[in-house]
Amino acid sequence: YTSRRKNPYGPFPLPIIGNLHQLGYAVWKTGGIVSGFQEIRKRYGNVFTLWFGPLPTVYIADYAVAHETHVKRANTFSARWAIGGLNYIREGRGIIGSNGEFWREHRRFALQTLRNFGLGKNVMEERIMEEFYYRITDFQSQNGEIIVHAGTFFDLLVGSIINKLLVSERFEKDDEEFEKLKNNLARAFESLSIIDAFTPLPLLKSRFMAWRTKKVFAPLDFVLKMTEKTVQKKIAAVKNGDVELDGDGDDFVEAFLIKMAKDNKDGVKNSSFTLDTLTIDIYDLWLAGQETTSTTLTWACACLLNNPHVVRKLREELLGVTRAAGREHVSLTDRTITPYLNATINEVQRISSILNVNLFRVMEEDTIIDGQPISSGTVFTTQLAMIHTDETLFKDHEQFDPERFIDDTGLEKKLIPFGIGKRSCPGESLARAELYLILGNLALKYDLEPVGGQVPLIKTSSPFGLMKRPPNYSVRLVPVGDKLL
Ligand code: HEM
Repeated sequence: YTSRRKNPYGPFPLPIIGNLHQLGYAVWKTGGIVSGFQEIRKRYGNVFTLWFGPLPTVYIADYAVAHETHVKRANTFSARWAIGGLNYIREGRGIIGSNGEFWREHRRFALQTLRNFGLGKNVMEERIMEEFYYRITDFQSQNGEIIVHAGTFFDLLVGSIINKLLVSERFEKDDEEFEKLKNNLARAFESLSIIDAFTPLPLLKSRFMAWRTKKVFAPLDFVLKMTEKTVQKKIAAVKNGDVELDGDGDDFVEAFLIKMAKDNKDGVKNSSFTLDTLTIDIYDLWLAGQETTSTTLTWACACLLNNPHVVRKLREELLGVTRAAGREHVSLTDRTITPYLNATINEVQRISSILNVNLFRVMEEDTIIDGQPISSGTVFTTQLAMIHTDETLFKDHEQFDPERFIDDTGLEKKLIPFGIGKRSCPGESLARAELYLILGNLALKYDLEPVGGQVPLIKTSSPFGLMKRPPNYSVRLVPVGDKLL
């Protein structure tokens, strides 16, 4: 009773199980995690507490409250909560699960390095377009016509873009290691649940939990081993002189090795930039950057297949812009003059809201949220998917309607697929560049046709998972030809 008074209002918890029974019922009744949370919100308001056993967790389901807390009082709301599954492999390293000075240094370094890729001759755009054309040609030459399994196509495309930026390597279609990597990732994402996030690390690592951790974390261990192998290969290439380190470096690993050498030269004591932390940084960037972007693109393609009129409108806008510039492809420099493409990407990110449950943070001091107390040590998160399905902001939220962002230009601010505040996504610039160039150029150059005459519904295959997985489908890309370009 005393603890309940120190945190926002919520359903009455039972000893040992807390609110698991009420949450379980709401999720079962409504058919999904996000709709289950919405059910609880209807009764308890925009900020509510749910007890996971003895642990209170607070959910922010309103944009104005998220802004007031995460932006206006950013320092109070920026610590990551990572005592459970999130730190099973990381153990306080990397960017996603770390805190304090280590987190600040590694996040700043990642942001700076990604920003450098987008400056000057824009390595980011160059590599995205190079991979886009490579992948299209690759699928075309193998099949005669371009029929792609959407998930596989975007996995390979996004995987290769991020790998090129991290270690200057691309994945190939018949690459067995990539196949294994993807299968392991899919297994991990399918079996990872909110309970794993909340089980304390010592318990997760104990033999009592071996039956569970083997299933959930062995695939992630595999991903880590592959990351280690790739990083080692790159280091060997630097050592034997095949790769020369100069300037800011050609990829993330090179930039990191340059930073390590600089810290060493400057006599920095106990620098946090070591070969061990390099591997975990790469693991984090790969894990956070691959599945999220590929999943969003697979959703995007499903939205376009369901709405051919949007493709027509996009093409009209993009033809005008590229013709005026005398170019054959959409470029990042067009972003300010393509309102319809921008609106379409916004709507894709809104309707797909790929995280059913956002990453958790922890309060480091007692404070007030939306007039209610919240105590130090309480775990909380801003539920992005709840904000994106808030009827008061996004009317008819189940409809895919890019025009909503054209009719109301202020709406874009309330769309926060990359999170909000100091822990928001550092890969946002890269992800935005990928979505813009890939979707823009697909819509400009190809008609999208469903294979087998069936258009996939915008329905998730994992309403109870942490991630909202897209439908499984194939698509035919029909070139619109030179007459239009
Ligand atoms: C469409 C694609 C993406 C989406 C929707 C997305 C979304 C998010 C969200 C919601 C968070 C959590 C923010 C919070 O704590 O509130 C996050 C964190 C993070 N993302 Fe992304 N992300 C995407 C792509 C990427 C890419 C391409 C990278 C890297 C290259 C990346 C790296 C990270 C990292 C390292 C974090 C942890 C940040 C921290 O704790 O300080 N993400 N992302």
